[in-house]
Amino acid sequence: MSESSARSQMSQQRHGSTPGSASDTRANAVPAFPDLPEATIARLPEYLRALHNLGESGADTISSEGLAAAAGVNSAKLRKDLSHLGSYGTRGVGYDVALLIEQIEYVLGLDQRRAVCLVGVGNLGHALAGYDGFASRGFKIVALFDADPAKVGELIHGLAVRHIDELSQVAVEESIAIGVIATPARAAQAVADELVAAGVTSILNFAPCVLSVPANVDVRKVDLAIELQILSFHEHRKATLTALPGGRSATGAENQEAVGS
Ligand SMILES: NC(=O)c1ccc[n+]([C@@H]2O[C@H](COP(=O)([O-])OP(=O)(O)OC[C@H]3O[C@@H](n4cnc5c(N)ncnc54)[C@H](O)[C@@H]3O)[C@@H](O)[C@H]2O)c1
Repeated sequence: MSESSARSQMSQQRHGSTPGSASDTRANAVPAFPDLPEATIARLPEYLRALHNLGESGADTISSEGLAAAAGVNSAKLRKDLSHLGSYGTRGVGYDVALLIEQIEYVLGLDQRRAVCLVGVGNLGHALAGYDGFASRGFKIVALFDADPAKVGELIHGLAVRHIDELSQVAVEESIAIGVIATPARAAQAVADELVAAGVTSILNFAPCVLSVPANVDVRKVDLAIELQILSFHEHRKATLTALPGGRSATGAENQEAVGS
């Protein structure tokens, strides 16, 4: 698809003349890109961040190699990912930065601001509640909850902590789409159940445990300890390879693959 027809398709989708537009009801809405691979979805935010940086530095177009380097992935993988969006760039020119930002934001649903609540306002919750990066990327924390009566009423960046018992009422009032769990692991499943009962269908879980949720609920887990364990594996592997006769070490190509996979 050419850049101009991609632009026209996006315009049609936004103005409601194709399935998946804002005028569709939830029941008959068809996702714009139903077959997008999960690995591609996971890389789109990386491309978006790189594109915003390029746009801010004044670039109007970018080659696939340039964008791949800025996003830290390999360029063949990037071209394949973007082809799923119908974006192929223009030979000799590259990708239109502004258009590609618009396309990726559309696919990720970032053209709507999504209300987020945070449950568990301890050490981690305080840091997350104060993180400016959510708002600048289209997410607004609209409510903070905790079970500790001593924390209820505390003001964090202008938002008062509410008791967890208010969750179901506030979730409806604020149209909360995403719940962030930052409670101890022992409380996380009960909190997830309360979020689900309140109609929240996306959960970001920081607690180190596996959550059981209905099929229509998406859960993403963030665990820095797991990331450190993966890095520990690579350290172990490098040390083992270096100790082998001939002292082979990990190559740049292997490292690139690890980042872009
Ligand atoms: N994912 C990561 O990389 C990462 C990093 C640090 C901590 N953590 C995890 O994040 C969680 C929070 O860590 P922390 O250091 O902030 O702990 P913390 O003890 O300082 O804070 C936890 C908060 O949750 C509240 N809470 C407990 N039960 C609750 C419930 N049922 N409903 C609502 N609130 C409840 C507590 O009152 C407290 O304010 C832990 O599970 C920890 O293991 C994850």
